[in-house]
Amino acid sequence: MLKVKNLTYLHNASEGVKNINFEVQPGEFTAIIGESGCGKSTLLKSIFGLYDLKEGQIFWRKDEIKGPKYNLIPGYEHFKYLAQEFDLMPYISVEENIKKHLSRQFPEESQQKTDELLQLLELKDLKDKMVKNLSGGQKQRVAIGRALAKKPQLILFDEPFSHIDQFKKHKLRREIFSYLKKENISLIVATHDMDDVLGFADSIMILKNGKQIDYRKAEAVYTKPKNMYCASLFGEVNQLMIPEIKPSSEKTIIYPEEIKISENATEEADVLNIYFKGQHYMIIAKYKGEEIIINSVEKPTTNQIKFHFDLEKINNRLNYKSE
Ligand SMILES: Nc1ncnc2c1ncn2[C@@H]1O[C@H](COP(=O)(O)OP(=O)(O)OP(=O)(O)O)[C@@H](O)[C@H]1O
Repeated sequence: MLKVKNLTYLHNASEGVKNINFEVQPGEFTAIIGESGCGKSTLLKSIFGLYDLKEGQIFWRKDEIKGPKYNLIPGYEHFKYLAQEFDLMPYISVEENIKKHLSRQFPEESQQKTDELLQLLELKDLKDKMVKNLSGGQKQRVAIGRALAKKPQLILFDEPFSHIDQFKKHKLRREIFSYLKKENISLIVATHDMDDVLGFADSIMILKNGKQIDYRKAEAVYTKPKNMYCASLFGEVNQLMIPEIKPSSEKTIIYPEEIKISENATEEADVLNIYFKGQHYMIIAKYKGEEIIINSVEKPTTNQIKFHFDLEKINNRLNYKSE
């Protein structure tokens, strides 16, 4: 189990990560999200042992993970860190890049593991190609293969699918994440892509300016976001005064799918823009002087729409209790 206690690492007077606390169980998947520059990569690198902490401690089981001051080769042996800039061996083949990290003493097992990873990452047809001649997305898949070759106990992924096209990404992501679960490998992933998070992450940590803003079970973080910053990380969101929900002047966070267009509704808004999003239309409308965002399966046919807030859905969400 990983235990991060009060971790603080600063690159300079203010930039870095401050007072981070969390735990990751074997096989658990934690996502670290937040705006660009909030400290996600710094946190991953600190956990891997690439930095000497200013304060705090990191433990994997009974081992304390220390920085470069204490280690000849920085990086903890049971972890794998997949950086944004994956460093592969450019002049050897895809297959050799993966196999290089496996034991030469057991060539049969090494070959079997390499074949398994080439299959998982859809790299079989590229196995003999020199890495320098691969595309960015192909290199990223080789880097994932290399990280998984010698089974780590914890893997730290920094934007693992950022170079991989949409066409391959969805299936690949499902397969890699189920492979990690099956092998009971813990995962911490830093990402901007909510498809890496929702549906896969057990827990989510939200960072802002290097500080831990939220850390709860994934469903709780989405269902009861702490503030607009947290909610906005999952997509477009509204913040509106709805007296039926909160009688005070306090605003409520409303997801666009919690507003329903209907002929018989009493609320009215003027349509400003409609965006076709495939499964639904995203409608930007003016309501009581403010812009609101509504997701609707039906495309509005008039410039003025009638709608209601789905109070039952919103109340259910706000009354959500995590286990
Ligand atoms: N080696 C460094 N020296 C000085 N400042 C740094 C260094 N690395 C990162 N920083 C700064 O620390 C802050 C956090 O950077 P970090 O790379 O951890 O953010 P991030 O959340 O991973 O960003 P992104 O999502 O854009 O990858 C940023 O303000 C960045 O400019």
